[in-house]
Amino acid sequence: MSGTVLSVRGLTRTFGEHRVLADLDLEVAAGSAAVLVGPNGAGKSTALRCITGADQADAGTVEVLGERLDERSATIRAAMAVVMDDLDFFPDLTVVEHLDLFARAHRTPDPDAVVDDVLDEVGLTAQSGQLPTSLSSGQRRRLALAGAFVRPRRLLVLDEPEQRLDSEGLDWLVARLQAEKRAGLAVLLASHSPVLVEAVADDVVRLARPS
Ligand SMILES: Nc1ncnc2c1ncn2[C@@H]1O[C@H](COP(=O)(O)OP(=O)(O)OP(=O)(O)O)[C@@H](O)[C@H]1O
Repeated sequence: MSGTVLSVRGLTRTFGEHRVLADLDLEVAAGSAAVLVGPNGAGKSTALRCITGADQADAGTVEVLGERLDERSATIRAAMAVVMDDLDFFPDLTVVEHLDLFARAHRTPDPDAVVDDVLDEVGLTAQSGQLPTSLSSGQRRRLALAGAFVRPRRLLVLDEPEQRLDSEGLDWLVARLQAEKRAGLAVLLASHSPVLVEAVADDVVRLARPS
């Protein structure tokens, strides 16, 4: 596929006797989105963890921008913005300090302006001085997602990004992901939201619960 950003071939992951992923293939091109769907336990998060290097597949290959996955690769770390389910925040950094840290660590041009814009977009401007523990669960989700949008990226990987968002938050997420595609990003999601899948997926990858 021309413009391929992510290429996954034959990804297989077994836990004990359970083969959770069997020969998963997928490709995501610049400007398009693939969405993993399937019931609880089908292996969506496992697939995303293997694709982002947080877990090691038993077999298969993952290439990002033509380079074999290696979390030490500066090119891959610069390209891949990942938000998984676990929301780890530094307990003593405020909302704005978290975003500032991500933006500066990833060398975002004009980080102050980008952080202000993203805070406004996710509706956390009024909470910018709060610590993560004092946020609501939906606000923490918004902060986690904001972390991906304050840094340069070519591939966005999000695990059930709709979790805990209210309906206005879901509308924002749909619009944001459509804008990401228009900007030429490749997007890979796992999702249980029919609205999100319908609005953003170019390719729907169905995983079945292992028998
Ligand atoms: N480290 C692990 N050790 C053993 N089993 C695991 C491990 N990680 C995942 N599994 C199992 O793999 C299966 C797939 O889990 P996974 O979290 O990938 O599902 P999912 O499709 O993301 O589900 P959900 O929709 O509930 O988020 C489950 O049966 C889970 O118990």
